[in-house]
Amino acid sequence: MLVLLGGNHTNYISDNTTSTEQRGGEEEEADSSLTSMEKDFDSKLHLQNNNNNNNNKIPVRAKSFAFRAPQENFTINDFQLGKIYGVGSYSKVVRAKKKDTGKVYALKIMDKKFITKENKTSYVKLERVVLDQLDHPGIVRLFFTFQDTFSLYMALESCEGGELFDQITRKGRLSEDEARFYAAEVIDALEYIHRVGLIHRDIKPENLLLTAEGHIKIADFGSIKPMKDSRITFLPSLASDEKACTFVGTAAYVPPEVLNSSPPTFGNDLWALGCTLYQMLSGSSPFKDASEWLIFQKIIARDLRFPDYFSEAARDLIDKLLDTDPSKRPGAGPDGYAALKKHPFFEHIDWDRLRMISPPKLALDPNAPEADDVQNSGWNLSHVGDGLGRYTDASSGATSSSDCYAHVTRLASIDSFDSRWQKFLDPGEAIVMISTLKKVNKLSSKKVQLILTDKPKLICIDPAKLMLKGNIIWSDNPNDLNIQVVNSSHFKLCTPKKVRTFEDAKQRAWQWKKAIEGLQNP
Ligand SMILES: Nc1ncnc2c1ncn2[C@@H]1O[C@H](COP(=O)(O)OP(=O)(O)OP(=O)(O)O)[C@@H](O)[C@H]1O
Repeated sequence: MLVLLGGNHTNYISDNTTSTEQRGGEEEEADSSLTSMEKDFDSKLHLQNNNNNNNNKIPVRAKSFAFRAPQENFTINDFQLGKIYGVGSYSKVVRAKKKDTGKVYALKIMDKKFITKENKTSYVKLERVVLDQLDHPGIVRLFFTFQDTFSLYMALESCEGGELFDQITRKGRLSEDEARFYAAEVIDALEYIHRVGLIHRDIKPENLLLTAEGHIKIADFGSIKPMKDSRITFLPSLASDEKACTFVGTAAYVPPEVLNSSPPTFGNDLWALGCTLYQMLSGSSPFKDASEWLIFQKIIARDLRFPDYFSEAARDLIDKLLDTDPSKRPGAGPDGYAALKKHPFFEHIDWDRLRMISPPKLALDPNAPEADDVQNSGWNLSHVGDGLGRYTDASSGATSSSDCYAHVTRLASIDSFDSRWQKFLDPGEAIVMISTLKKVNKLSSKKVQLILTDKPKLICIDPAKLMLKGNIIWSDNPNDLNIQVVNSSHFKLCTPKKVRTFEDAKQRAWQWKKAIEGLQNP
């Protein structure tokens, strides 16, 4: 997720250098943020008309309200933890089976101290409050929350089919029938989201999850923006939260009007839908380049090219969704979603029976650990929970240089907004490029975080354990450090003693080459 804003980072820097006692205070702040929010909600608002307020399942803004997903007194020991589904910028999501009921959830685990330090409290609260009120088969459901001294937990509907992004990567690209099905399910859920007065603001293949059968569920509601007449109930402090005014999203899917600081509209999500459909059909996003800045230039210039194999209908739909005027995008005009649904690309889609249609066959990951396989998931209980140790200590070893952090914010790719990596840097050292990659060995592959800094330094981190896995000895001499691009998603780092092969699902192999060679020949 991309968040471009000024002040918060400066605040963060001073947080980063606080004493242990002060940090204890922050923990309490995070601790109280959700608890007080829930208490606030419960005390200010009473359960009213909860059974009969939504015939068509659209929440009605009511004076009285209570959380549908309760805050439980569970502990992490009530769950059997399985594989890690993914790591977000401020959370880990793990498959968790409730021991007494056998029910499986995707448990989103957030470190309180980290959330406070990173100013992510508003994201967490927003996601909690919004997910609680949304009720649509195409949206990930929140069942309950709980917390302990160190962590906040959200028990989400488990999407065992993984991300749409992985389907695109594994299949190379999707057929028009496959893309049509997924796009239709996204549109169905997006129509609901817009009808209740929310803009998602981070629609992309990574946030479109799949059930075990292969149906779409939209996830990640930390960036949503409520419109004035939203039917979702917000706490006053949330509705006017400063985050609502910040620039959020992901570089490649950001519409031009957002780059021009126009206020958010539903059209923002329709642009991102157009980019996502393009990516499904071609294997990569329509606006790509070596840096975010260059991507933004392409978006502003609407530098859009279609591969020959796109059908006329697909080309026309994407072209219309990527209209520079957000109000002209189908779905944003006066006849609402009808314009989008009746586009020739969706000619044979039965919109009323979408969820009854058999989804495309999922391409499975041959290296994936078994769902309940804790051993090979990189997970262990010492990562979470009261008295069990911490999985994140963003403060330890973190640089104290405010210049450094500002520098990181400017230079690095989106991931480096995450200060977990700061502890691997020296004071004043800045990240130039960072990606979650697969390090491919002969018989297996392992997820690593590859970080290139301006020192220059190239290191591999285990992103689950937050441990240094390797330091690739830097040399300006290409005979001693050489990067060979195999294709857009694979590259080799060659040193005299070792050749390491990496797979970048986001196809940034050429970007890695450019970044490394740029530092070898400044
Ligand atoms: N309900 C779920 N079921 C299965 N996997 C999930 C679920 N929710 C999230 N995930 C996986 O966990 C990963 C991390 O999710 P999370 O919501 O913490 O962050 P994110 O949306 O990826 O990142 P960010 O917070 O940086 O936007 C996701 O990319 C996704 O692959």
